[in-house]
Amino acid sequence: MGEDLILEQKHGKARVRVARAWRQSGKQWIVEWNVNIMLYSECLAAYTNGDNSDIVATDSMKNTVYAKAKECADHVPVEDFGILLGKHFIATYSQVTAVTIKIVEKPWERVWIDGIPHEHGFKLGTEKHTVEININKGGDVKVTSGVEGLALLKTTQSGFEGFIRDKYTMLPETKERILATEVSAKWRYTRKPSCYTDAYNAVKKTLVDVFFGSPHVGVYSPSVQNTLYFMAQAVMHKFPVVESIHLSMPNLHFLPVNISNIVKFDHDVYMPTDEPHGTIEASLTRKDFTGFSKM
Ligand SMILES: O=c1[nH]c(=O)c2[nH]c(=O)[nH]c2[nH]1
Repeated sequence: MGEDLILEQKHGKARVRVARAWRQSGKQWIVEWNVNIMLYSECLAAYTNGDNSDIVATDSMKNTVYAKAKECADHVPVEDFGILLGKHFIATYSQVTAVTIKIVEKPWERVWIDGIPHEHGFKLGTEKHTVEININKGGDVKVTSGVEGLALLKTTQSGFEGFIRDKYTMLPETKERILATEVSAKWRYTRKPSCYTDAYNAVKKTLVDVFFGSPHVGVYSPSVQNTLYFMAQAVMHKFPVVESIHLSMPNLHFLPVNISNIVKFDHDVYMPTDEPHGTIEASLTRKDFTGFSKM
């Protein structure tokens, strides 16, 4: 380039919203996706010389999302759609060396009326299913699924004791508190599970089950850190198809309310607050972690 500078670049289209419905007699489905595409491609001349001849227009990327959604004849898991889309860009454009596709699925859930699943009725749920697909020129695919906004709370079986005490420490030790969080999790697959949607639901169920423990007894949490670790460990033990998991669990505080002569706290009245909140994150990865696989 005639200059002692290294240029690194990527371009893509963000927030492409698409909904895809599938209709069969007796049952209909819908998904709504927010798609982010990022292409790593050999198009340096566009930056240095204003030569666009190697550019895939981001408008074409957007249209590709709709075209590929149309091509999906059957109800398709969001992971498979991301792989399909990513592989298209790698296969179609020689300039493209790697692709990252990120998709957030809106939680439309089938409604049940009087115990019967509705054929064409859906309501919006809470937590969102996310995916990130990375594909390189050799066709290696990395699939990372996740859940965002999984809000969990338990009214007991949580405490926090034994932490460092110094001149800045005011927090009392406790064996009894409310534990509330909004789990964000991402886990990477070593290979394709038999069904991505089933795997997503099973991992999510494991996270929830370990957070709460059994319905009558529960399980004691000595810290968010310990609970997070057991949640991640359970996923790694139960799902050999998962090669790493990352969990982020803010500690959303329920502060005891004590107002002299008016309210004496007896594990009953709290001030809920998420500002500020604790941020606790960790990941678990298998030692023989490889990164990419053919999917
Ligand atoms: O579970 C917790 N982990 C912490 O690190 C922490 N810090 C804090 O003030 N409260 C808590 N609770």
